[in-house]
Amino acid sequence: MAKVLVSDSVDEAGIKILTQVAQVDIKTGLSEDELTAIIPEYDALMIRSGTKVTEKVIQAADNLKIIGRAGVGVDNVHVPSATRKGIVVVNSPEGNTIAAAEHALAMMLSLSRHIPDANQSVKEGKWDRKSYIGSEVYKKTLGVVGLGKIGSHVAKVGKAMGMKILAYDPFISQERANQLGCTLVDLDILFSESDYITLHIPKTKETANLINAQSLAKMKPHARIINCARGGIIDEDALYETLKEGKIGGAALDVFASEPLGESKLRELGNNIILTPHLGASTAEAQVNVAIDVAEQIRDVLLGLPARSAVNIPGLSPDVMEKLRPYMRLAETLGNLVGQLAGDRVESLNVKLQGDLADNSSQPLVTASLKGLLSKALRERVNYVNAAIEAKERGIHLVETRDATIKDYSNSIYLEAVGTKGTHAVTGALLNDGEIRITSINGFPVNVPPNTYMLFTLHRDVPGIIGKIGSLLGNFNVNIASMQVGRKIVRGDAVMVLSIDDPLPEGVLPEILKVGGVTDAYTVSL
Ligand SMILES: NC(=O)c1ccc[n+]([C@@H]2O[C@H](COP(=O)([O-])OP(=O)(O)OC[C@H]3O[C@@H](n4cnc5c(N)ncnc54)[C@H](O)[C@@H]3O)[C@@H](O)[C@H]2O)c1
Ligand SMILES: O=C(O)CC[C@@H](O)C(=O)O
Repeated sequence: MAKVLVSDSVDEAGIKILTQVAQVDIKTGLSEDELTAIIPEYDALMIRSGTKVTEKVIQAADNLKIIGRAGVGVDNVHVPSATRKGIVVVNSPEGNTIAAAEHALAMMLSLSRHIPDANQSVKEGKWDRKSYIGSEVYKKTLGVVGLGKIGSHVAKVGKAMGMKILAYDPFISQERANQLGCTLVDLDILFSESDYITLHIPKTKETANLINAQSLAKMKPHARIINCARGGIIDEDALYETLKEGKIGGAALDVFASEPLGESKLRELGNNIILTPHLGASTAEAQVNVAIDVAEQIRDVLLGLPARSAVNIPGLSPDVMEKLRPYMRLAETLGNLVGQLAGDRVESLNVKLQGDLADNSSQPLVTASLKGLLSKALRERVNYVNAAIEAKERGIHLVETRDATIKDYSNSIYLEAVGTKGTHAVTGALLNDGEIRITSINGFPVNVPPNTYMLFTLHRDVPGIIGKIGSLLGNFNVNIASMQVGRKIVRGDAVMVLSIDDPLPEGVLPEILKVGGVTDAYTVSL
């Protein structure tokens, strides 16, 4: 039975799903060394933001197939190492959207009405109403940095509260901003014109310290900034100085450059800062949503099915997946075949998607072809996650072409590879019943199903040659299951495709090559 390690606290609803298919161990609070020591035992790892899945952990994870992040941000997972190792990384892109958006809005209202401090003062026995005069958000300007799922919800609610919404997101269309009633502006304008600024962008190389002393200096003196996205997007030292000098109205932070927040000058600030311990996703509803979402994906991957929200392989809608699944098998089989024909050190692969496959949704077929091509060298180490990266690292030049006009079969795939045995090309298609057919070899038309053991010869189309090869195989006790010859012109060059019941015994291939008229011979196992 597969084994799943759950190393952060996740909702029971997720655990229940995992136990349908696996032994589930819950071990939280592990150090990097402790996690590294036990990870080789596990097929899947389920985490929240607490566990750091470092390169070292991934290096040791010899059986791991999937890392499931019960939440959005995967910045606590070393995704490039996971990809290289063929480990799928999945998240729950929407399960906590509302929770995080509502936390940002709660922070905004808490700042505007001094709720944390007023609460504290009442609990201390005071009845001080003068110190906590607030300000309304109605008719104020809210600047939303990142108009994705969370930012959009914040914008909608802000709009409903009567706020004017400015947004900065270089990857969002004007049309989407219009739909949300937001004005798209550049970051400088957003900072200088907003009364409240809220961040909803991922932490990346580009966004690290995006908000720094210069941006903070552009804010209005009473303006407030909220970060419920990721620590490290705001330069904490610059924020501390800005708040200490009273240059802006306040800040509310749910996330920090280093978590858990250790000793920090931010804790020393007064009532112009609100700090929460990364609670954005901490609602009962969100925790159930993300746990179910990620557990279902782990279950599916352990059962050999695709994951719907993989961050390191292209996400496919169920409809597209349904259409492509049989063709993935075809592409992989053809990749494997052309790889074996082309020999070692394949230097290029040309993938041509033909007929109805010639649209962009068929991109995963290119990955499947590469996976098939590399399977001889890498065996089970290559998968849909790392095939492209492995091919690139091996210097395989990939050419993708699409031709909707080729309709010999309504959908077909043509692969051409160049390796130590020269240039070879194969085409394949699916029959109506979903059966794979190899429909050409090196341009010679054939119509054969793939077989575990196959023999291909290139020869002159002259009388007697097929008989000679047949009796030679008989002498070596090789049983022929089927045989087909493909030729373009009578008595020209031809290809013979034989399906055989067992692997070709050693020494047969050189004998076949000695038969007069045979120019080349290949044995392949699919
Ligand atoms: N505090 C929490 O507990 C909590 C909970 C959930 C999500 N989050 C964090 O919130 C953030 C947003 O999540 P989401 O689900 O809305 O993600 P999303 O992918 O839907 O949206 C992110 C948006 O940021 C934009 N963006 C990317 N780079 C940008 C840049 N350099 N400048 C401006 N915009 C940029 C993208 O175009 C996208 O529209 C993530 O960092 C996520 O990890 C935090
Ligand atoms: O796991 C959590 O509680 C935080 C999740 C949140 O930061 C996210 O990116 O989804």
